Amino acid sequence: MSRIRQDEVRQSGLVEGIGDDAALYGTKSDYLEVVCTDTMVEGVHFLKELSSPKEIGYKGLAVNVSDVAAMGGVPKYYLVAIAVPKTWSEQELAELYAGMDELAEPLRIDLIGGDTVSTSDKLVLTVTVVGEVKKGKQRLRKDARPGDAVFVTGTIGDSAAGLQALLGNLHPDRDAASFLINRHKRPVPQVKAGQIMSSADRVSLNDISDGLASELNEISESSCVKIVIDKTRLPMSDSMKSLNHEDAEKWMLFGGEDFELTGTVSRAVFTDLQKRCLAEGILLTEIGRVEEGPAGVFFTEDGKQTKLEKSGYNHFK
Ligand SMILES: Nc1ncnc2c1ncn2[C@@H]1O[C@H](COP(=O)(O)OP(=O)(O)O)[C@@H](O)[C@H]1O
Ligand SMILES: Cc1ncc(C[n+]2csc(CCOP(=O)(O)OP(=O)(O)O)c2C)c(N)n1
Ligand SMILES: [Mg+2]
Ligand SMILES: [Mg+2]
Ligand SMILES: [Mg+2]
Repeated sequence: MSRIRQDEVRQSGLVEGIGDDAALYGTKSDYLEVVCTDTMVEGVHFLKELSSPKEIGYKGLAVNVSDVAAMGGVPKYYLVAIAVPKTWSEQELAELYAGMDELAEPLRIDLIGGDTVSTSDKLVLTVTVVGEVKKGKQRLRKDARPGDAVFVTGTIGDSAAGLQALLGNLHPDRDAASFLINRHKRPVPQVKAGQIMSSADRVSLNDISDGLASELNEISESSCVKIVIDKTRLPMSDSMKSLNHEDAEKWMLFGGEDFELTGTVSRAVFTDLQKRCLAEGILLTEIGRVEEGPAGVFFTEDGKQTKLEKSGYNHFK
């Protein structure tokens, strides 16, 4: 435990961190607590041969911080429950925690607890993140309204292409390979963009873990609105463009693990949010519009609308 314990306290609200039966922290009355948990499983979310312990740790925390960002929240604390195969060395485990701290340190997030058990087979890493959002500023999937612009941050599809490069199914040039694989292994959770979205009166928001099509369908269903996107406007990275690959569109729509944010906001506010994102070096692209229901996501092609199915990553297929 002494190896895992941070040597500094980052959050002033922390009362007891690692060391007792449970952690204690104080809360502010004008804020809501944001809590989420996501698990990464060896063989499902990563392969031990292709990712270092540091990369596995980093991503395990990043995917959770991404969910807090997608609520408009700021992450503050995290807990780590880990089942470690006997083949893992203590050094590798320490590196996994160092990977998490690479993200936690600059974001000033404190590790406040967790659980460690051994397992005979695959590594399972469950991270829980606690954050806060000012009351009324939470960003929900159910807040899309007809007339809204649909947006996405950054570029999409890179992670899926990076995974294919990692698996040896794709052979980009060296620069593109390193960019795409990095996007897969080290997604940057969009906390700053989430904060900018949180400053507006109303924004619907979701992070992209299962794929843009899946996340937009969630917004559409939660808000009971129709979403129509323009596939030609989907933001593509230069590396993805350089591949000129026939699967690029599939990766952008259904690949997942982009950990960018997608959502909707009134047209009147979109341009201001876009400017504020740009000032922070964040690309914000309008990719479609919201219309009156029934729910469903569509794209226009050759003048007609086609349904964009919810297909994306599915753990049970
Ligand atoms: N096994 C579970 N038990 C309880 N709630 C769950 C379980 N799995 C998922 N959820 C909840 O279902 C919702 C959607 O989960 P998920 O699709 O994993 O979200 P995300 O893609 O944002 O990580 C969340 O509110 C999550 O907390
Ligand atoms: C070895 C390997 N195969 C496939 C994938 C792709 N993949 C695994 S899980 C996933 C979807 C996101 O994971 P999930 O647990 O559904 O995240 P959540 O929606 O809960 O945030 C994707 C695209 C991968 N990352 N690694
Ligand atoms: Mg989840
Ligand atoms: Mg999410
Ligand atoms: Mg998630």
